[in-house]
Amino acid sequence: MTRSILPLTGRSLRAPKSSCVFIYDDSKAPPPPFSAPQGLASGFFSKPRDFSLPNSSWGPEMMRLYEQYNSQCGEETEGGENREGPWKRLPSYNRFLKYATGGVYLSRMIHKKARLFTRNNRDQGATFEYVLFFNSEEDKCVGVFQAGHLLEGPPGHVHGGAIATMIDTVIGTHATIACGPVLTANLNINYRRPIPLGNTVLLESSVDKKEGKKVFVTCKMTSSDGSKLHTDSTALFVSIKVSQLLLGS
Ligand SMILES: CCCCCCCC(=O)SCCNC(=O)CCNC(=O)[C@H](O)C(C)(C)COP(=O)(O)OP(=O)(O)OC[C@H]1O[C@@H](n2cnc3c(N)ncnc32)[C@H](O)[C@@H]1OP(=O)(O)O
Repeated sequence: MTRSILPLTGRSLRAPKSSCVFIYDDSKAPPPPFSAPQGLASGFFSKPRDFSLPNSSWGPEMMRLYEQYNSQCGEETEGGENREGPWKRLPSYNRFLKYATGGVYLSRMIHKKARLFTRNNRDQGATFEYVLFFNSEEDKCVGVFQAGHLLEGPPGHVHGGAIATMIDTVIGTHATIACGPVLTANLNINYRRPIPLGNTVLLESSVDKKEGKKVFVTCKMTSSDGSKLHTDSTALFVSIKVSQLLLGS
């Protein structure tokens, strides 16, 4: 079962070969403060952009890995049947609060200009380009990241903080799927080999154990062909109540 940082229900956004971690159900959202005539609503409320889909900045290695996992994802056939596949692509939005049930109103009240750190740059390819896939049978999460030129740390190479962000994104998503809303309590990273800017890397995470509120996750980051190890890391996530987070307690 997929779970989210907010209490979400219902059908997922339609996208090819995908399933949602953060599910948006407009049919269960509170009514808008005004009534739009039938048929006009879709014109007023544009569909959110799913950043996990390919764009023109994705290089050949990014596309190759995307195709590799996406071709193993379940999908709805043209006949309307669901074809099973071991992997699911996880859609990604620049403010998931907005796309949760009722979240559109909360998103206006809580820092309405806030945007997800990894999805806040309109210049495609400049920062984080990525897509995550989840395999529920094997309980594995993978992230395919292409590191843009604005992530520079050492000349020509990716900043260590940006690398930590990539890891936190993959393992944070994995921990959320495993346990519901969580926060990173501890993240240990061994940086083994620098990542040249523009390169595509592959991150693979696994949940090691769950102990009460705690979930322990490990993650390995390699070059796109798996031949070079860039980082290995371990992390602890702790379950939280979303209400505490939203109320700031
Ligand atoms: C879709 C994109 C996904 C991206 C995911 C991104 C995730 C993030 O970046 S989250 C942001 C960064 N993290 C934070 O800001 C967290 C800040 N810290 C906190 O809010 C709290 O300290 C928090 C929630 C981690 C733990 O607080 P609390 O819920 O009170 O837990 P608490 O009861 O003290 O501890 C629970 C258990 O965890 C252990 N624990 C807590 N923190 C740590 C730690 N840093 N190291 C080791 N153990 C710890 C405790 O010892 C305790 O263990 P036990 O149950 O065995 O006694």
